[in-house]
Amino acid sequence: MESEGKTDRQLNKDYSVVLCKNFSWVFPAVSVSTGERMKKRTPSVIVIGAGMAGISAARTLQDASFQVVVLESRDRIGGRVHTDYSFGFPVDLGASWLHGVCKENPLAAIIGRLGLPLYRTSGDNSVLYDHDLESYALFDKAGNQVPQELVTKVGENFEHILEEICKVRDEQVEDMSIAQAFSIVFKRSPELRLEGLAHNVLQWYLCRMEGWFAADAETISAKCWDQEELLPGGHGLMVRGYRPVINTLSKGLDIRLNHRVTKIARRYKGVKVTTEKGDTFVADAAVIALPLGVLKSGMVEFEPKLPEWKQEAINDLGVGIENKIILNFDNVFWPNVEFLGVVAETSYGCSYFLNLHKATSHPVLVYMPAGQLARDIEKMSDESAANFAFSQLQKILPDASSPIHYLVSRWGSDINSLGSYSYDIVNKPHDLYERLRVPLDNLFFAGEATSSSFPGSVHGAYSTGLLAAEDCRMRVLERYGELEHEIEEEAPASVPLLISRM
Ligand SMILES: Cc1cc2nc3c(=O)[nH]c(=O)nc-3n(C[C@H](O)[C@H](O)[C@H](O)COP(=O)(O)OP(=O)(O)OC[C@H]3O[C@@H](n4cnc5c(N)ncnc54)[C@H](O)[C@@H]3O)c2cc1C
Repeated sequence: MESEGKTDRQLNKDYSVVLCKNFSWVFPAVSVSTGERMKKRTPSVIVIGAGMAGISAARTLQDASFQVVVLESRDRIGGRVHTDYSFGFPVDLGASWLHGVCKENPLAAIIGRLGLPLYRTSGDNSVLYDHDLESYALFDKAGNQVPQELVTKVGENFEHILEEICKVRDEQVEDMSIAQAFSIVFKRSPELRLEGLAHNVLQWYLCRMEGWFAADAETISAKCWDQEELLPGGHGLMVRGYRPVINTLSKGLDIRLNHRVTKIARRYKGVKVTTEKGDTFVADAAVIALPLGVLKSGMVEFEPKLPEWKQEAINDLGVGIENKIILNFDNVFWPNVEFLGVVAETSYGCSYFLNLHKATSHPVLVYMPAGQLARDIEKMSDESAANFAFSQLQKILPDASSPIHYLVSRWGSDINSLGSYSYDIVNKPHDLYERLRVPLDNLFFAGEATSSSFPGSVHGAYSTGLLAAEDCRMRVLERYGELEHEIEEEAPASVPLLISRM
């Protein structure tokens, strides 16, 4: 391995010297012969990105006796897991649900061990609904509540349309968007097309589907939309936020905040990583746990360039946008349901609010725009965005009192994420996620977009971190000889997941 023009031998000789002047980190040398040194020295890894995937990879490798340093561009860890405490209680601006509340969920053991309560919003394992139907209250733009029987009936109609979409796509070789598939189904079965208020409710269902993928129906692949694997157990909200999970996993790791990586150079036996400020880090291998949006942007240079098949996977996977506008009120003045929604003529005009009061007892509503609407809202100032969300609420409840505080996320324009999570776009194969995960020599890829089973999820990101760490451990061992310690397996937690529902 070389660094700053030095060979391994030179590096070991003047180890104390190379720690100065921009050369921030290197594996420690030991005073034994070269042959023995290659066997006994501690393998080193640079993990890029301190989101769930990076932290899980770093944790695993450090526990396996690797020397690990994590480089993170932000001034905080967690990435798209971001619990804010400025209201005096935890609120998640990024992920907030555990999808698949069951012991098979790789995060269950940690959540259970920490005794973190979950509030189950749906017992159903649906890809589309993380809420049970009875927990919705929908309103039209004049503030009239939509009768619950109509909500249920249109929900059944929507399911029927989705079944027909599956038939249509199986007949066609070419892929199409969900929006196109809807049109074909309506032509074939005009009775599924609805009118008036029922049509608006149907648009609201479509709006929820778009929220799941953080993208508009015009871009979502009809062939791949349901390829995600579902874990059993339904969907549970992290009542105290996701942050404790990240904190626990990151304990004792060497994480360098404010270290934005700009270049990753792959060498015969090692990796050299350069940051925006010009610091250089050298190690045996690197785990790249950057968001797909960042890889797409080209802000990180690879030397040599990524092979075409890898670059294609980056280009051809979609990154959607979903945001959260969190409104904190003095008191609760809204109906005691988990979800409030406004129905409209188009899915773009529909909106929905998560009622956090149900799960946390705090007077908070979370407005969640996705796709084009989220993109448009990101162009507004925080104040205008909060006013926009409040104006949607006033359509339902004209006498609503103004929020006392608000928080606005901007995942689509943040250069540390450039999007909320990945999804399958039209005409691209689902195996792109796997392609993105395939290692290149001593570069290992992790992150939600490298998980074909659970893309766009925290547990998906966590699993890819574990996979990348294991690949890395095996590959580095092959090249550099035996490790000093074996990985210790952790006993599975016997603590049950705590669920409540009010
Ligand atoms: C609004 C929203 C709601 C969501 N809701 C849920 C949910 O309820 N349940 C669920 O399971 N999932 C949800 N998700 C998805 C989930 O948050 C992500 O899938 C997961 O957190 C991604 O983890 P990651 O480690 O792959 O990426 P990230 O968390 O994005 O981590 C990547 C890290 O890399 C850092 N980075 C970026 N550029 C650089 C650079 N150049 N150099 C160094 N570091 C860099 C970033 O700052 C970040 O810390 C949601 C996401 C969003 C945005």
